[in-house]
Amino acid sequence: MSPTEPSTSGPIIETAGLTRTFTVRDGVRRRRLTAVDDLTVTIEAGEAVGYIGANGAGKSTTIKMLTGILVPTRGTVTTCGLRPVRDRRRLARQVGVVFGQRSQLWWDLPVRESFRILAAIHDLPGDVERARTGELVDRLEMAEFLAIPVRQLSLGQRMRAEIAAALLHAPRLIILDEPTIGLDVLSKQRLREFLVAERATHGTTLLLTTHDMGDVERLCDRVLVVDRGRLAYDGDLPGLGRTTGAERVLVVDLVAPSPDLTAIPAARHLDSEAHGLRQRLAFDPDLTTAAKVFAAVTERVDVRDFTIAEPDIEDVVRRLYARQASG
Ligand SMILES: Nc1ncnc2c1ncn2[C@@H]1O[C@H](COP(=O)(O)OP(=O)(O)OP(=O)(O)O)[C@@H](O)[C@H]1O
Repeated sequence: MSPTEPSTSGPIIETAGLTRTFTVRDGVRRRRLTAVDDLTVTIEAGEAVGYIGANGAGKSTTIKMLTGILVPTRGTVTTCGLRPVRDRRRLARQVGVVFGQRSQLWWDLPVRESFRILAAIHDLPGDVERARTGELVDRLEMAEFLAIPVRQLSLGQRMRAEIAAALLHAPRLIILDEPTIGLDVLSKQRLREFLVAERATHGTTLLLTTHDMGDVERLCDRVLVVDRGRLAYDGDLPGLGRTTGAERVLVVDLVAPSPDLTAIPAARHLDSEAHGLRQRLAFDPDLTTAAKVFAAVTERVDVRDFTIAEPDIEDVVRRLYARQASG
């Protein structure tokens, strides 16, 4: 391998002391704002990592530095063995990015034309293009809207098309910014299933920012929490739950009104509505499971329907920040 070839072994992302500051106006005065502060992190090929934090915590700024859009103020960053700013074009061949409001699609063209143009930009040979487009159209269920101009797509359809566009060249690393935001439950589920399958088939590394705990839970085996630019947590999701004491909530709709379900083992009755027809029970996922709590409920009453409310990410992050502030 020549020294300029991107490395295919070793970590896929490696940062050391990565820092970015901005000068912002504060009335008439100017001050330095540290958006990303001394971030040192290594992500190995094949990992699926959730990058979470409150609004303004520094997630987008980090992604911009990882992909070469923004120059770091200090520290180093290597993505797919390349220096992102210097090697931005070569990096683009290895990374697929779906980022905020930025679209890779041509709004007035049918979806399939955008795919053709992108395949040409990536120099995909005809047979590779056909096979990959076919795979993505199939897995993302896009056949019925391939001929429609992008501007006429629904949000869910457009997100699928954006993801296909970013993945057409089968990148080693996919970076997704809020991939399921605004999608209905079914679209969310399909998109998550697709990402799981893509990773299983191609061994792709996944880095995603999200405010949706369900995304992290279903897609990620590692979570990084950033707080005011600093890395506040690096570990798995159950560990984050343990650290913050985040509870989950089982909501049950009963067939008939019932007294409060206060005696369910390892669960805490939160509240009841409509004479006990709907009840909410909180439980610690470290001490029990949703299935056990549900089974204990069905032993006592007839259940018509149920949902499990996941902890809100902002809540988890708030708890983590509060814990850090107190010691
Ligand atoms: N170009 C810029 N000039 C000045 N300040 C900036 C710039 N870009 C980001 N910032 C500031 O840096 C901080 C981190 O912003 P960033 O967009 O990285 O956060 P984020 O975690 O992605 O937030 P969100 O979840 O809202 O997208 C914020 O205080 C933001 O206002």
